[in-house]
Amino acid sequence: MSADRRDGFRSEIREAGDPPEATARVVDAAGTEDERVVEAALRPRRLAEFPGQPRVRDQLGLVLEAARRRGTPPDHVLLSGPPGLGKTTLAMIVAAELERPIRVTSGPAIQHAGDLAAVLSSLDEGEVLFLDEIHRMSRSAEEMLYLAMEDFRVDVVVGKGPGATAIPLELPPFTVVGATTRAGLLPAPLRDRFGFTGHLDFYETTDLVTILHRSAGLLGVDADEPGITEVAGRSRGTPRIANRLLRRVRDWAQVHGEGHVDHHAAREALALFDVDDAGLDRLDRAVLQALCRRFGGGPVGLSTLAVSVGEEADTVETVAEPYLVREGYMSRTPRGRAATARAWQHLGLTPPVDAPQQAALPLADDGPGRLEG
Ligand SMILES: Nc1ncnc2c1ncn2[C@@H]1O[C@H](COP(=O)(O)OP(=O)(O)OP(=O)(O)O)[C@@H](O)[C@H]1O
Repeated sequence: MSADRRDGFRSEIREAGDPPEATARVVDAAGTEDERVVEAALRPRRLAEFPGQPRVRDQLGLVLEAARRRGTPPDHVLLSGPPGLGKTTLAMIVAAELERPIRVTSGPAIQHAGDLAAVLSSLDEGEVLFLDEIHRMSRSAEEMLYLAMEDFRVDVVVGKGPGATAIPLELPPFTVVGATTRAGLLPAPLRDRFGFTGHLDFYETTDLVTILHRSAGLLGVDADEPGITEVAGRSRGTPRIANRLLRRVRDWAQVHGEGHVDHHAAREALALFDVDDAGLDRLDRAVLQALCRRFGGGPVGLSTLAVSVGEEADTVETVAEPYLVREGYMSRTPRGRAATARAWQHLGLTPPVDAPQQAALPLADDGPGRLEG
């Protein structure tokens, strides 16, 4: 994620000359460095403790149990889906269920085939290799990985130019768990090496309630059902956001009360952090406001829309748009972005009688695509 997305947004519709505003976004589904420790403490350790994603959980449970009974490593596992839904957590669970160690690395850390060869050649039998952001590995490393996944072998190239020789190196059987937010970006030969693919979807509010009760217990937060439910309903179907909002509500409750997270504390704290009833923040609302108020509901080009909210087109497209489209506030049409009836309703505005009805196009893959500039 770019520093721009992680560090700050100027997320209100502003008039020219207004000073830029830099605040971290509390509903950003991407994790931050600071959150790593608390996130690690909140991860469920075993499949039976993992709420939500029933299909993936049951399928993965079957694959792991069968491998355990056979006494062989399971097929390689690919986990795809938006950030913050539990891919890393599930990778850790795979290793825990197999009672094997896990080695953690990521696509951006493996820029050369040699980096991957070093990791692969040090794996023990049955070890789990977690490759986060696997779609960001270099092409040469990807090619080495195909071979390693299929034949448990790597060819280590020694020397350069015409004198270079490939020395085959046998590897003990191991299991790759790959995670990606953009499964569509993986080349087919790599995708095909995964015997099991699980796609994680946004969580139901009831599952987030379960997750939040568990997190509150682990964090020692005294929270009641209405408080938890309020937080869950504004968490955009994402456990990472739910856990973060819970921590902010806890902060509010500690400063303004006895530390009890109830409905009132949740509403006050989330209002302070600009998260509305639907989980939309200022950037989301600014985009909808611009679409409805300035462009009569659209369609309008992405760049024009972005300029009107004082943001980069990329920020609008990758940060605000996926959730707004998924939740039916906005549609992507061949002629640009358009507000839906739900957007007008959410803003408490009446659409013009001649507002064009735009058919929504699905997002390509599980991430944003670009239809126009
Ligand atoms: N099903 C779940 N139950 C409880 N907590 C969960 C669940 N899924 C995710 N979480 C929590 O949400 C946080 C983020 O999860 P995780 O790091 O596994 O997401 P991710 O999909 O790997 O994200 P990214 O794509 O950014 O790497 C962690 O604190 C984790 O404990």
